[in-house]
Amino acid sequence: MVLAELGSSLANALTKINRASKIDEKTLQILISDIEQALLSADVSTKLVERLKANIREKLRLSELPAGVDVKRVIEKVEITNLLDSKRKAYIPKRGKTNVIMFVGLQGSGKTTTCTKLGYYYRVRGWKVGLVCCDTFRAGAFDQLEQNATKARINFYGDRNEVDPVKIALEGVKRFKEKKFEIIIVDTSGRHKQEESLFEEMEMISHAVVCLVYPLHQKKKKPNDTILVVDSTNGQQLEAQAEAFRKRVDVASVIITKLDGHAKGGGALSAVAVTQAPIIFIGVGEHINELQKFDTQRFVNRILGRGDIATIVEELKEHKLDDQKELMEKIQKGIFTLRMMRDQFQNILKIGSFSSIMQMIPGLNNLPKESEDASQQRLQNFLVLMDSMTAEELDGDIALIETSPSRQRRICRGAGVHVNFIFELIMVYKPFAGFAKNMKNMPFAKNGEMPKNPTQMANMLPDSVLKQIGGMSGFMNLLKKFQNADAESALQSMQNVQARTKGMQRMAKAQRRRR
Ligand SMILES: Nc1nc2c(ncn2[C@@H]2O[C@H](COP(=O)(O)OP(=O)(O)OP(=O)(O)O)[C@@H](O)[C@H]2O)c(=O)[nH]1
Repeated sequence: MVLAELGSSLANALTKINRASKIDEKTLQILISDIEQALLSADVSTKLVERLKANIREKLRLSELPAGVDVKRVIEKVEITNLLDSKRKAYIPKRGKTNVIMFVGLQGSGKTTTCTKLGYYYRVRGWKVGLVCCDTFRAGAFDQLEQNATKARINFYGDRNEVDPVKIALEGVKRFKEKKFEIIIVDTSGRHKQEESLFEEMEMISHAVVCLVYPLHQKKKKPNDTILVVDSTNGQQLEAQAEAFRKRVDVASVIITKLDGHAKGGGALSAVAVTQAPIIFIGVGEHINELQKFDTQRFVNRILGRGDIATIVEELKEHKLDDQKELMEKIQKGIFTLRMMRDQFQNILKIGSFSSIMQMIPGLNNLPKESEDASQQRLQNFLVLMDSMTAEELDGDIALIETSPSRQRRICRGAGVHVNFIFELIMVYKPFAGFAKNMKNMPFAKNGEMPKNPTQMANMLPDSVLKQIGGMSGFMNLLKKFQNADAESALQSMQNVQARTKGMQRMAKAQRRRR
């Protein structure tokens, strides 16, 4: 995601403060112009950048600043978070009630795809979801939504022969409401540009839906949530588009799509600032599960390279992957089979794409795009390979495959991949299996937690990793920081270790070259 690049430019600008021995007018000026540069090159609108600069100046009047104020924190916490934060709270659907969510946006912004993604998001969390296709403008919209809905196992309503979107909205919402559906998503038409007829149609659908949802005496004039879908690749134009929608419908939330591509993303942020509506999700791919919940503070952490462990933990919980008792019990007995590895890889893909998980892990979120894609592809190749194995191979000793070229050929033929992949898979599998073997005989707490004895934990790490951490004393230090919940400082130590290792590698390379 290119927003990550914006994050690293901002983070670079901010680290200059760390290096500066004292913050004076000159340092502050350099910092502000670095931030301005980073934002403008990410397509954030000039108006917004000017506002941000003025705010920083206002908050950081150096002559009036009390001693001990952390300038970096002020900029990070207040200004960068403010850039993304809206004054309005996101709508939270209510269980057991009818929640009507209407989608609006320009043609091709990703509305239809996102309707299904959002429906799927709620369905897998146990909500009763219905999709209504009111897009009578684009010929293929009905089929697209119907196919997507079928794939996602979501109920769908549309009428191929009806040309009036308002009638479809009325009928669809009425039917789903009668059947006590909790989330009713209404997809509306998009146009090439903001046209009067599009806005009139949107308003009419909105009113029609409202008549059904609310009793007559209530004077509500809008669906529960009206989501504006904006395509991050539209850059600077997004601000004007968002403004046009805001004037005509009550945009209550925003979803930014296609943040997985080469979009600079800053334009989308500017659009959000115009609507003053919160970003609730971001689209990070074409697949149904490639929709991520958006939380401003976590996102700021992520773009500034600090990772977002909280989201991973939440995702694990939501997919009920946090309680893997059976897996832990087997590992404690020293068992780790290819089937277990396959299940874990599938779990990774359940949470999202490999790259989206990487984005959330501190230290790994600035990996170059190519290596993320390559890792995702590798993971998928491994899954196909394991899918073409027999139960005996999945549950038995790896030697069964390792010592049999005919098995290796059969598996790779079945998976349609080059035979080299099976060796790669074995190489990936062996350290996991070795790790499980080391875990055997470890005294565990009753609930299957990690060993309590730090020496035993350190012994489970490969020598090279332990060395990088700074040996046993470095490991103890790190552990202490984690125990004190000082994750940020622990992370800093790990990053220092990484930097030191890189430095040592560079020196060794230079020495080799000199020799
Ligand atoms: N890479 C990527 N592609 C996306 C994302 N969201 C949607 N798309 C793609 O964007 C294209 C347009 O998406 P649609 O959902 O058809 O757009 P729409 O806004 O409904 O278009 P209209 O129905 O014509 O108004 C499709 O090829 C989608 O697969 C995303 O988050 N990432």
